[in-house]
Amino acid sequence: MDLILAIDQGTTSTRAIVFNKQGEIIEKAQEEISCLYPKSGWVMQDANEIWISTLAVLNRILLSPNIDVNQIKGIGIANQRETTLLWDKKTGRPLDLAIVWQSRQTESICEEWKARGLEDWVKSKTGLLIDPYFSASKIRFLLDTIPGIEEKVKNGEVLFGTIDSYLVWKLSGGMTHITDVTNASRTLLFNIHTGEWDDELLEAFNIPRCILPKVCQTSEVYTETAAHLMGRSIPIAAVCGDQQAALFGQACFHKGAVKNTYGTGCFVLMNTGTKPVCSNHGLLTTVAWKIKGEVYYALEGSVFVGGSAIQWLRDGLRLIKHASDSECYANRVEDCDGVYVVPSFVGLGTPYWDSEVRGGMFGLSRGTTKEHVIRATLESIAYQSKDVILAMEEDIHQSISELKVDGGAVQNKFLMQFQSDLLGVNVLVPTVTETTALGVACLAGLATGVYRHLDEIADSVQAGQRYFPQMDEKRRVQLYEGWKCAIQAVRIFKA
Ligand SMILES: Nc1ncnc2c1ncn2[C@@H]1O[C@H](COP(=O)(O)OP(=O)(O)O)[C@@H](O)[C@H]1O
Ligand SMILES: O=P(O)(O)OC[C@H](O)CO
Repeated sequence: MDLILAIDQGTTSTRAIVFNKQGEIIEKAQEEISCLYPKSGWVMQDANEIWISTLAVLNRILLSPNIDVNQIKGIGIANQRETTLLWDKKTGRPLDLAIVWQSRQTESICEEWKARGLEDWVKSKTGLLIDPYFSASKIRFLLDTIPGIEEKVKNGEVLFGTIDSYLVWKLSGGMTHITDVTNASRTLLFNIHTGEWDDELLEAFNIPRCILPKVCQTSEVYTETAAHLMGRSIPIAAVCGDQQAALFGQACFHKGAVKNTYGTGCFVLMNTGTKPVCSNHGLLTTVAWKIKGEVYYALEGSVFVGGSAIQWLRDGLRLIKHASDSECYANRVEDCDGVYVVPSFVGLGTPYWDSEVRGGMFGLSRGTTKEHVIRATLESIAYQSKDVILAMEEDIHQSISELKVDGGAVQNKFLMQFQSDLLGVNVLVPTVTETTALGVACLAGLATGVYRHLDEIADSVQAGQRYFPQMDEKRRVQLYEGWKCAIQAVRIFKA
């Protein structure tokens, strides 16, 4: 039996999942990882913890009686994107904490770049906006703040990577420093038209080329794992940003196909085919994948706080013990009784791109209960996704008739029904909701000969639960108008 191992390194957890050729899960291991919030708006992670969690899940897989390591044909790595790390080339040790994609700590660097009038020029090359979300300002921040870094860079001792690069480096025993086009396209340093690092951008942002990884395709054998890690060397055969991997895992292979992933954030991606499409409504143009020399592009809307709003209910407000408890509380009340929660804890992404806002809670009365707050927080995930989908519809001049969904929070039936009600479209959950892992496993399967054609992969993606809209139009409009007022309010109130 041919097996493929996927590593899905997300913001909330690291997973290792083994699939068979039919896309069925044979074994799975997962470890939650922590985020650090040293200052308001800052979000950081310890790359050592990420690596240790990766080793832990791999070990659990190897110890499983269901797994014969000799059957694993290849490994695919999907990762939280943009999260930025510098490490020491000799020792492999991180030179500082990793700056997580959600972090706003590089706001002033971005303001300075915007003041130089670079925005349109940068967008034309990268498909992105100048925003702390992307890696370039995070690299600049690390180069500006790590003591003695300039000398180390001059001596060729420093490497930059997003989490994919770091994991490939560690898994290959420090032999291979690569990334793929999907991850490169999130750095603000990559020209999506030429498919290469852009020297003019590197010069404008003052980032040395020598620290960057080699950019590869999304599906190809780059290297092998060091033999001691898993008992034998296994080809690393795919690397893909997690949101693009989910697009692939939903079999959105054709122009116009759309999905929304509800993880730490929410990310709506539409396949736009082999030509990049430029947005006028705050969406990003990004690389969907590069396979056998052919590049596909996507339009993307990014919501910075999705499932992490539920973690805030759990860890910040301590209103629930487990993320899944939120569903039961939400169902205990008929509605939010006019309460809106806007969880813009790290600014707002698509379509607002406002990094200075903070979160807000509105419409409170003496009768407001914990249940209302929990329900309003869940609903905020659906409202933010609707904001993004409306922007996408305006860009493509057509409506999205159904929504494929995946990610940790799709287990929440209340949220999925509310999303369907709010959009007025069917919401489709696949049978295997580990879509990101499935996507990157399929990409690795293509590179190792497990699959020959995309059709074989499409067959393994089965529709599972469907949600149908049940809310009347008047109520849908009324609720969404309330949300827009709440958004306006957080944008007016700036601490
Ligand atoms: N039943 C649930 N209801 C609401 N949110 C949930 C539920 N289960 C998980 N989540 C949220 O989903 C997120 C984890 O999803 P996941 O896809 O694993 O994220 P990531 O890929 O970012 O690590 C967490 O932020 C968690 O709060
Ligand atoms: O951790 P996730 O799954 O929400 O994904 C994070 C994104 O890749 C950030 O761009």
